[in-house]
Amino acid sequence: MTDLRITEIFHSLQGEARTVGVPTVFVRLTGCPLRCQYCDSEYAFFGGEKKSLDEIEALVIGFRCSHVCVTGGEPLAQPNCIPLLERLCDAGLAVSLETSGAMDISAVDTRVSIVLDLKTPDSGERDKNLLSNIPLLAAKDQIKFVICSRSDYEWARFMLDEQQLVGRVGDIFFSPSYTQLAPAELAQWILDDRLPVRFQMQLHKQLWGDKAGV
Ligand SMILES: C[S@@+](CC[C@H](N)C(=O)[O-])C[C@H]1O[C@@H](n2cnc3c(N)ncnc32)[C@H](O)[C@@H]1O
Ligand SMILES: Nc1nc2[nH]cc(C(=O)O)c2c(=O)[nH]1
Ligand code: SF4
Ligand SMILES: [Mg+2]
Repeated sequence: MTDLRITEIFHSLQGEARTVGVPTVFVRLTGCPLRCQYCDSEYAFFGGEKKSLDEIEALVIGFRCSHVCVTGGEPLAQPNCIPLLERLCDAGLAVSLETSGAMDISAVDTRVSIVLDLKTPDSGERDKNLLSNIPLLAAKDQIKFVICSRSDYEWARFMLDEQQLVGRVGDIFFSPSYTQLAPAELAQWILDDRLPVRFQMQLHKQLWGDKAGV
């Protein structure tokens, strides 16, 4: 009943968002209703193994690590993601959730730091953004834009203003789509425009390349 379909559980350095560099356990849930053209986790679209909440909690705790990141696939596409997040918080862990923002976040435990990825036009999935999620975000949460091109950058800059994102969440990240946009170009645009955002590159790919389990 309280099973989830899991692609992988592994221990690594957090490669994205606020706690980058911090040792973290990753729980990658299987399945995603989106198909972002750049997705680096397509291996999580299908397959996986069913595990109970008890099993997942025991595996996570076994790593003896204070931080856990629930990701996917799209974790919120499995309804049992909600009790899983609550369990991990109750276990005293610092919990973050990577989500596309295409699913309603209102039932997510308030102790979780939500990393909401607002899908850009070049992702191919902009129409899936559920903008009703934005007013539900708070200082504990984070917003990410994965930028593929100059036009994506201009769209993200427009969204900062239109959706009044600055001040709504603790951190806003602009991250280049891996191999699709030269990181230094994005860095320069942010500097030129004096944007109040954090530039970020995926640390784990710099360390270990583009592969599963890291
Ligand atoms: C694999 S997704 C899983 C969580 C959720 N489905 C989402 O999209 O946020 C985790 C994060 O990796 C980012 N990502 C995936 N492929 C990427 C790439 N090629 N370059 C940069 N970020 C990427 C996604 O945009 C998302 O922010
Ligand atoms: N090291 C590492 N950090 C990450 N942060 C978010 C990830 C994700 O795939 O959601 C991720 C990942 O796949 N690996
Ligand atoms: S929403 Fe996340 S997991 Fe799904 S295709 Fe996009 S990047 Fe990949
Ligand atoms: Mg990843």
